[in-house]
Amino acid sequence: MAIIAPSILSADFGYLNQDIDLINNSEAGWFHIDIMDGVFVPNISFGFPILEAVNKKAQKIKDTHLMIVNPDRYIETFHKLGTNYLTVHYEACTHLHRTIQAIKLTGMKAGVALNPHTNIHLLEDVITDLDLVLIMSVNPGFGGQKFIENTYKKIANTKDLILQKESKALIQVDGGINLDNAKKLTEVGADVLVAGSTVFNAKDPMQMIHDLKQKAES
Ligand SMILES: O=C(CO)[C@H](O)[C@H](O)COP(=O)(O)O
Ligand SMILES: [Co+2]
Repeated sequence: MAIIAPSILSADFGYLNQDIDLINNSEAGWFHIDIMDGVFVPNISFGFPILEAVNKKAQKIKDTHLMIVNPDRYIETFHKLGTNYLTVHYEACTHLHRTIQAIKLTGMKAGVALNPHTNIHLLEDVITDLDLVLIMSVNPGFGGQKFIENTYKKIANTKDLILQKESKALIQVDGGINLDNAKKLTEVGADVLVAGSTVFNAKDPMQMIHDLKQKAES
C-alpha cells in the first residue's frame, strides 16, 4: 500500500479550507505540511497561525516537514498544534540524536530528511530510532521543481539500511513526483509519496490523487 501525501504548499491559500476538504475526501493518506524559515532554505512558507488552522481542519495524519534551523526550539509547539509526524533536516541539526529523542518524548513520530547531496550512511547510527526517512528528490525550498534521477539509487540504499538494521522507518520521497515516476519509486522501496504541484495544478486534483495511488501500487 502506497501512501499519497499532498503537499499543501501548492494549495490555493485563498481557498485553503476547500483544498483541505478535498484532501480529506480523497484517497490521500497524509497531509504534508512544509515549514520554511528563509534561512535553511531560500523561501518562507507560513507559520503557526496557518498551521493551527490546517491541523484543525485536516482529518488525516499531519506530517510536517521542517526546513528550518534550530528545530528544537519549536518541537513542543508543533506537538501542541496536533502534528503526528515531525521531520527535521539532517543538515539543520548539530545534535541530531538529541533532537530525535526530544520529538519522540512528546509522543510524535520522528523523521529525518536528507538533502540530495547527503548520503544515507550518515543515518546508520540513528536509523533504529526513526519512524521516517525523508529522501529529498529536489533541493528543498520550492514546489514545482524537476525530480533528481539519483533518488532511485538512494531509496534502494535506504531500504537496504532499514532491512539490515531491522528499523521500522518508512521511506518518504518529496519533490517532483508525478505519474511518470510514482511506480518506479515504490518499486525501489518508497512507502510515502509527497506530491504538491502534480496534485494542485491538475484539472481534477481528487482524480490525480487516485491516479498517483494507482500508479504507485501497480
Ligand atoms: O518540501 C518541499 C519543497 O521543499 C515540498 O514538499 C515539495 O517540493 C512538493 O512540491 P512538488 O511536488 O511540487 O515538488
Ligand atoms: Co516537503
